[in-house]
This record gives sequence, structure tokens and C-alpha cells, in this order.
Amino acid sequence: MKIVDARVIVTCPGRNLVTLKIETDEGIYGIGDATLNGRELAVVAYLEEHVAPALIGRDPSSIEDIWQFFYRGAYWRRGPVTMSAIGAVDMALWDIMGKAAGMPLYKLLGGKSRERVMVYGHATGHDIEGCLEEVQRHVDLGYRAVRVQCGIPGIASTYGVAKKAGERYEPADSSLPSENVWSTSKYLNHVPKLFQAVRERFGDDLHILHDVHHRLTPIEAARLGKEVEPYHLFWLEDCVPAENQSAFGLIRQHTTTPLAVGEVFNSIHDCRELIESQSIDYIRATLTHAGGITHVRRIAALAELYHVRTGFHGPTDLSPVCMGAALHFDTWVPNFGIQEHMPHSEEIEEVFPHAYRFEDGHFTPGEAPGHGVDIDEALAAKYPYKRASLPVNRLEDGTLWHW
Ligand SMILES: O=C(O)[C@H](O)[C@@H](O)[C@H](O)[C@H](O)CO
Ligand SMILES: [Mg+2]
Repeated sequence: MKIVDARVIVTCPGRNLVTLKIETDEGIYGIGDATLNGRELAVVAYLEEHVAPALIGRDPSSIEDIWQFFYRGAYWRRGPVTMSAIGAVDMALWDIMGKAAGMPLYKLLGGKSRERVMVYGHATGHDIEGCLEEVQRHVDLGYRAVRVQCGIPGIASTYGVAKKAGERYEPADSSLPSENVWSTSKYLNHVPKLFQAVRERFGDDLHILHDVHHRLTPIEAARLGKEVEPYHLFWLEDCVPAENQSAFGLIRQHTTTPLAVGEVFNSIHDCRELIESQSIDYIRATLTHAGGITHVRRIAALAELYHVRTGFHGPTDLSPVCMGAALHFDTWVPNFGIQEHMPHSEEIEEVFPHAYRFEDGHFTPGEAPGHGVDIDEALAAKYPYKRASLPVNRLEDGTLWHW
């Protein structure tokens, strides 16, 4: 089998999504997700100019060699643009090989380690009461695990809070970056009350997750972790920016609240120190942004040695193609923890028909060969690209902060 074509499809059914389609001389094709929220066209250019032409004529079953070719061969290693491009190629090749073998991807990877994949949903509200209503809605839908994010009194807008109750939270909300305001002290004074209220209303069994979105310093994160210990969070996510990985050691010394990190990581080298020092409990690097299945399974294998489990990033800015492939990976990977799930809009679901199904707080990847996600190109073409940027964040005195 030989690759005869590789094309990039950009569509915006409510948000920009980038898909790589690789076709073979045997009529089998595979697709991969290459979406990098707010920087989509950088990956498109990388794929079109530097990757697609070099794929033509190759044997799609040489997945490892093709991965190494684009990783080592670029000379300029790592980084979100390069690794998202490689991730899309890799996902599409595994899809092709699954289709050629007539097997769902999870079987190619080594078969089922579990019957179904637990996911967490997103409950957001402007205040604690609004948040509790949203948690209730998720519990009614069957979710066993819910991420809770609520507005902070005295701060006009904050990460993770949808504009209206029940609406999807889409951070890339304007053409150029919008500006949010942040106050660490207001946040730290308020947020423990949210978890207390969720526990009081929903009891001990519901898994509660929370995303700090990189905003604290290590000692502040340590304080938060300690204060919320009585509410037994499933995890506290991205409590500090992770460039300084040894900082997690300080947080760890102070708290037993489990820590999750890694949605912005794109290589095993970003994860290594955190995993080897056992400073984290869940690793969030996922297939699109971290070089596809071939690379992320190395990360998962390293993590397994240190009792770290997977908790893949799964916002709407990753397309159903990544979600489908991730659900196969989650079904197979021995050290699975949880999978993030932010439902895509109906328009997006129509553009990307898929075999995966939600039931009772869990997903199954389906039995279709490959990753089981397709793209309706004619429909995709009806939604042209629209520039959208992620916000920036400033402290109340105007200092630019982490968003
Ligand atoms: O935990 C999450 O799902 C993430 O933090 C997202 O909400 C990011 O903000 C988004 O992916 C940026 O593009
Ligand atoms: Mg996050």
C-alpha cells in the first residue's frame, strides 16, 4: 500500500477544526486531528508545506519510521505546532492500518483493558448555586465525575465559566484576544466554598475535579490543595504553570490532593521530570498535541512505572477525530484514569460522523475499523475558517498574568 494524497481540511462549524486526510492507492484513507486552538493556520502551513509532500509514496504501515522521519528529520524538535502536525499524521496512519486490518484501533493497540471509559463533564456557573444546578444536570445525564468552575465575586469574568447557564464554554471568543481580570486572593478565598457546597449537596461518591488553569504560585497551590483536602477532589488541574517542574515537589510536600498536569505538553520530555519524581497523579498530554498514538503510548508507559494515570485533555477545541482516537486509547491503556468530555455542538457532530457513544457517564469507542470517525467534506466546506483567539489575563493592577 502507498500514500497517494495528503490534504488538510479546515472547517469552522462554530469553532475552527483542522483535519489531515491521508489517502492510499488501495482506496483506504485515514484522518487525523491537527487542531491547535487559536493557532490553527500555523499547523495548516506546517502540514501543507513541510509534511504532506513528503508523505506521498510512503508505505502507511511504516508508522514508526514515518513518526521518526518527521520528528528527527525536522531537526527543530518538539513544540506544539510540529507535534500537532506529527500527531495528525500518526492518527491518520493508525486509522488506515485499522481499516486495512478490519479492526477497531483498540484491538490493534493490544485489546480492551476495560469495558467502558469514565469521562468527566463540565459544570459551570456564575455563582455557587448556578454551579450546583449544572452539577445536578450532569448527574441526571449519568456523569460520575464533574469538573466544577464558578465565577469569583468581584471578578467580572473568569476561566471556565460559560456566558449563560447550560451554554458551552468556548474560550476563543473573539478575533483578537479578549481581556480577563484575575485576583488570586479573591479566588483563593472563594473556591473552597464551592467544593464544600458540592460535597454537601451531592454526597461522597461524585468525583469532583477542578482546573486552576496555571494561575497560582507553588505556595498558593499548596495552600489550596491543603484547604480542599476535606472535599476529596479527584484532581486539581494545572495549579501552577508547569515550565518549572521541580516546583511541583513543593506543592506535593504540603497536600494529598491529587494533581493533574500536561494539556499544554507536547512531548515525553515535558512530562518526564514530573512523572519520575512522582509529583503528579494524572498526565493530560493527549494525542493531537503530543505527537499522536505512537508518542503518547510512550508517555503512558513511562507514567505507569510511577503510578501516574492518564487523564486526557478533551475540550471542544480537539475535534471528534481526536476524541474517537483517544477513546480507543483509553479502552486499551492499562493505566487509565479518566477522560475529559466537553460535548461538541450538533453542527460539529454532523461534520464528523463517529462510532463512539455516550451512555451512563461512560463512553465506548465502537467497533468500526480504525478510530471510527469520519469527515463529511462537503458539509465541512460550508463552514469557512474564522480567526478566533484565546483570551489574555491581567491582574487588577493591569499586570499581564497567566490565562
Ligand atoms: O481543561 C481543559 O479542558 C482546558 O484547560 C481547556 O479548557 C483549555 O483552556 C483550552 O483547551 C484552550 O484551548
Ligand atoms: Mg485544563
